[in-house]
Formats: sequence, structure tokens, C-alpha cells
Amino acid sequence: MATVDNHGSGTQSLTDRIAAWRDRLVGSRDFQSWAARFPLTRRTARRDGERLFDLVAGFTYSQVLHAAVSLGLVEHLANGPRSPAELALRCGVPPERMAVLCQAAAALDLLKRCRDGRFRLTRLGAALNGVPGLREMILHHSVLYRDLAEPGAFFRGETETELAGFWPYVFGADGDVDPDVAVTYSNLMADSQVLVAEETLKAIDLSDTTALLDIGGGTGAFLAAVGAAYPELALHLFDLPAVAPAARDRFDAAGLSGRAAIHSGSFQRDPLPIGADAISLIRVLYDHQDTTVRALLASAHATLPPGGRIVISEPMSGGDRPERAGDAYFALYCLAMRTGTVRSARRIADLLSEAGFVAVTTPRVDRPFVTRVVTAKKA
Ligand SMILES: CC(C)=CCC/C(C)=C/CC/C(C)=C/C=C/C(C)=C/C=C/C=C(C)/C=C/C=C(C)/C=C/C=C(C)/C=C/CC(C)(C)O
Ligand SMILES: C[S@@+](CC[C@H](N)C(=O)[O-])C[C@H]1O[C@@H](n2cnc3c(N)ncnc32)[C@H](O)[C@@H]1O
Repeated sequence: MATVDNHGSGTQSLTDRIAAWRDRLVGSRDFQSWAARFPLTRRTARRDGERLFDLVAGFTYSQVLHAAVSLGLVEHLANGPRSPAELALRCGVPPERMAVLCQAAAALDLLKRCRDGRFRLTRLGAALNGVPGLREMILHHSVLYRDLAEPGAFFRGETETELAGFWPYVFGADGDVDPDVAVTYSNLMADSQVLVAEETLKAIDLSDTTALLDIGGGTGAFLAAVGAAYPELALHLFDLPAVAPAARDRFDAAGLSGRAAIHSGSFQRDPLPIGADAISLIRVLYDHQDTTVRALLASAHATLPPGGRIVISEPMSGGDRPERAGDAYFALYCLAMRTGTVRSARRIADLLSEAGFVAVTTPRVDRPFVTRVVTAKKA
């Protein structure tokens, strides 16, 4: 590509110059005004305006969703349509304000306004009730919302984020954490694990595996799903002493106790249990910095037998193709957590190769906003 001098600020390719010209044009009021009237550009101009408006206003959309959940609107509509007055009474909100909320939720396609002025759930609104843990996820966003209140300060790294304190075990706490906090944390993790497990198990095939070690396996939600899908597989869970023992109840309830072993320890301090021919790390790597991840992947590699498999599953950055869930939600989430970072599948593949793994694959997943998967083998 031809390059030209850019007034002392280095060289600029022809593509860059064309882009700069396009940006100046689209950014000019006169052009916008003309494009909004000209038949061939009118639709694009309107669509871009709408898209920009949605980004400008998006934070209020999320708060409408939050209110619909926290005030119990979604719950109260689960059995059919109701009038705003009825909902106002049930949710403890003044009728005229409830009417605004219903109308807003209808505009966002969470509710449908019936001809008689009542509101009912749309397909989207109804789906919300069936997503495990989503209600609690939405509610806990109050914390992240506060952390993002001054976005400039947030990105400069000046915000003392509250979210960091919400997930105590990410910091490797063991033993000295309020048990109630531990339960809230573990329940939210386990509930939100249901879809992650569903998605991960669609992407991988464990039929040639005899024993799976789930590192950072929480209270066993992933292993319970694996156990149901693979009746012969031996299951090993490894997590911090304050978390791992709680998996016992889940394994008992699922009838998995005969083939599920629980190992308490820290992958930052203790050796990993040996004997498994596959290791899974589900939503673990993104909680940690590269040094921890490198050491963890190296121990995983050392623990596995030749031919052993590793499965990484977590939300990922789109890398050279940035995407909303990974790059505009989970990346900010991790910044607020202050301990880890969202990585692209390519970056995780590189870290796996660095640790000695081969045959790295990135199987397709249906819902990358829930999780993405990278697998590899020990040679
Ligand atoms: C019945 C008729 C007439 C027609 C039917 C037509 C039809 C087939 C409709 C489909 C309806 C349907 C089944 C819809 C299903 C929708 C689903 C399943 C939606 C799922 C959505 C899931 C979402 C939005 C998940 C969000 C997850 C989030 C935000 C997770 C966040 C996790 C975090 C922050 C974890 C943090 C952990 C830490 C601390 C960083 O380590
Ligand atoms: C984000 S949660 C994921 C839990 C589970 N895999 C899931 O997807 O629901 C991260 C897990 O890693 C565990 N963890 C964090 N640091 C750890 C460490 N040093 N050793 C072992 N487990 C650790 C946490 O206790 C927690 O259960």
C-alpha cells in the first residue's frame, strides 16, 4: 500500500487517508443533513442515527431491565397480562410511574402492550425467567454500575472498584471469608454455570476420557453436568478449601458420589491431583494475570499423561474481531475485578502452546456470549 507523509506524524497509508476523509465527511453536519434527505443514503443515515442513539441511551435500557426484575414485574406477569395499576399495587410503585416502566419495558421488547392497555411478557421477557441465574446476574450489576459511574476515571484506573470485593475467592481467600458471602458467591457461580456447561459440552467430546479433573470447579456444577452426560467418567474437583467441600451435597444429590472425588487446595500453592487424563478450566483463567495462568497451565501440562487433554471454557475477547460480549462487557467486568483479563481464543491458544500443549482447537460454539472453548493435548 502506498504511503504518504502525514505532516510530521509518521506515514499514512492510502486506506488510512481514505478513512480519514470518510470520517471528516460523515462527521460534518452538512453531510449528515444531506444524507438524511438523499434517497440512496437516507436509510443508512437513519439506521446509524438509531444505532448511535442506542449506545447513548443504552445504560437506561439496562436500568429498565434491572427495575423490571428487581421490582418483580417479570415475576408478576409470568401468569398472564396485568394492568399497570395492578402491577403498581403488587410492586409497590406509584401507578403513574409503573405506567412509565411498563411502557419502557414494552419499548425494549420485554413486555407487549395489549389492546386493552394491559401488559404481558414478550418471548424475550418470558425467556428471562428460564435462564438460570440471570435474575441474580442482572441484580448484581448494581455493583458494576456504581463502579462505572465515572467511566473516564474507571479507564484511567482511578476507581476503587466495589466489584472486586463481591467475589472473594477470586483473590484466593480461604477460610477467613463470611460463610454467607461464600454461599451467595457459589450460588451465583453455580446457577450461571448451567448454560456454560451446556455450551461447553456441545463443543467437546469426552467419550474417550476416563477421568476429568475440573480445576477451580467451584461447587461442582460443571462436573455434575459432565457426570450426567458421561455415565462412565470419573470426576475430580479441585478448588479452594473454602469452596470445594460444598460440592459434596451436589454430588450426593446427583447420585455421583461414587465416582466424584473432591480435592481442596490452591493451584497457586499446592500440587494438582494426579490421575486424570483430561483437565477442564471453566471460567478460571480470566480471573488471573498471565503469570498465574502460565504457572497453572504448566502444572496442568505436568499433571496430565501423554495424550491427555485440556479444555478451557470461558467468555473470550474477539481479538482481531472485537465483539460485544467479550470486549464491551466481560473485558470491563474483568477490569472492575482488577485481578484478571479477558483473553482471545488466539491468546489462550498461545499460552497453551507455551506451556507445551499441542493440537490446539477452538470448536465453534452457538452462544459465544455465554462461553467460548479452546482445547489442546499433551503430546
Ligand atoms: C412457543 C412458540 C409459539 C414459539 C417458540 C419460538 C422459540 C423457539 C423461541 C425461543 C425461546 C427461547 C427458548 C429462548 C431462550 C433464550 C435464552 C436461553 C437466553 C439466554 C440468555 C443468556 C444470557 C443473557 C446470559 C448472560 C450471562 C451473563 C451476563 C453472565 C455473566 C457472568 C459473569 C459476570 C461471571 C463472572 C465471573 C467472574 C467473577 C468474572 O469470574
Ligand atoms: C469464576 S469461578 C468459576 C467456578 C466454576 N468453574 C464455574 O464456571 O462456575 C472461579 C473458581 O476458581 C476458584 N479458584 C480461584 N483461585 C483458586 C486457586 N488458587 N486454587 C483453586 N481454585 C481457585 C474459585 O474458588 C472459583 O470457584
